[in-house]
Amino acid sequence: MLDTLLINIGQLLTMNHGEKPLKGEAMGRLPRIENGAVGIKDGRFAFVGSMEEAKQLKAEKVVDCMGRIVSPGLIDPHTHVVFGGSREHEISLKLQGVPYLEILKRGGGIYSTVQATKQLSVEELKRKAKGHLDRMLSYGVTTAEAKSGYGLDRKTEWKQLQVIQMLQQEHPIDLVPTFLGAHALPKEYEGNAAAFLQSMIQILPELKGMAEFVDIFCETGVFTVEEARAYLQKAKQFGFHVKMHADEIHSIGGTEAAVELGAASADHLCGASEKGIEMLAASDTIAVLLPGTTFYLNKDRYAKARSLITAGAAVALATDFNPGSCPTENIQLIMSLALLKLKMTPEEIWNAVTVNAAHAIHRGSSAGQIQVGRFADAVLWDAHHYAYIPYHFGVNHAGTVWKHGKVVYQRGEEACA
Ligand SMILES: O=C(O)CC1=NCN=C1
Ligand SMILES: [Zn+2]
Repeated sequence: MLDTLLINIGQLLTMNHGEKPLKGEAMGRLPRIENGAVGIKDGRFAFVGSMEEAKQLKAEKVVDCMGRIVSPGLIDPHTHVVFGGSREHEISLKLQGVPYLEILKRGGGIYSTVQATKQLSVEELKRKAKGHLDRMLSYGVTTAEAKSGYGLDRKTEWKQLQVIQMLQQEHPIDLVPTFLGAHALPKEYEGNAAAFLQSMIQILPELKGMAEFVDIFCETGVFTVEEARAYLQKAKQFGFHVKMHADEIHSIGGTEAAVELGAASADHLCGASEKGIEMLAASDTIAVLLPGTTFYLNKDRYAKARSLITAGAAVALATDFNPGSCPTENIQLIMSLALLKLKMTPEEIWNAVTVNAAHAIHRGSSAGQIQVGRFADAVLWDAHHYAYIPYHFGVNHAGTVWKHGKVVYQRGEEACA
């Protein structure tokens, strides 16, 4: 007897591609079962197949999906979800055309969030982050990366990672922690990036078990490629996997360095060079694209998704949710921006927010696919075709979200009988 049986699924997006990230043209394939059914038992998928094959199955609870689509729970592999305060007070500067990096240089931006984060207790930070995670869950996200980076000192970076660890226990979304202490150079270290990065390296040993990845903001006016390379080399020596905010605003060769370091992912890539794109295509580093940030920073130069996919790279999508350069938890909006601005196809987009997004945070073998034996993380959508989600933008299409087989979000009345 199953616990739950989902029937009459118009399109069951299993994403059953095997155990590797999808590269190049493989991203254009979307394994699915028309008129499918999914059985859940003890928190895991116990049956995945057609209605014909499911005829004899019995369950405590049957959900008639009435021809709608079911997908794996979505993965958001790049978020700055733990932070204090907000930055709407900077909107007037944005409207005057003051660039993001200039606001940072003037002591705003990341620095203003650092101040706000330092003022919150662990409990206050946790409560605030929980609200953001609840919203991500409502959009269909069941696994997400969560970065620190709003402390730039041992005490506050630790506090953020502690909040992430507590939320991993208390919130349905599975969180993957990243240490981003190298997010910006504190004013007290002005002109001495090496000393600051050394101070971050010194705390790495005590962060084992608190963070899986180490990340750095490699950008003009923040940390150079050489500083980033040396810093992440050290992080690898301490046993961390690495990621990089690379070529987000300026093309300074961060992409190449990330690939040379064997980074799990290189993120942003708006300014990735042709060489960087080729290196990504020939590597295991996932290209994580964040079109919401390009949109919100009012930039014209989006990451070259078509060149990346044509070259054979593995592309993932993420919100980059943060209070400054992308204040939205809405992964479905990112799917629409990927369609409209990155020119990705619906099939590529769905693979980029499931299978490849999972691999970008080393969860490819446990998240992003509907497969017998895996945890039952799934979304029932108020749509009958998978292209409808990126096509109909700006609204929430998630009807019901399951995490480990339990309903963790339901919009209004039951989306289906
Ligand atoms: O501005 C922020 O708070 C987040 C960010 N880090 C690097 N780019 C954006
Ligand atoms: Zn970011």
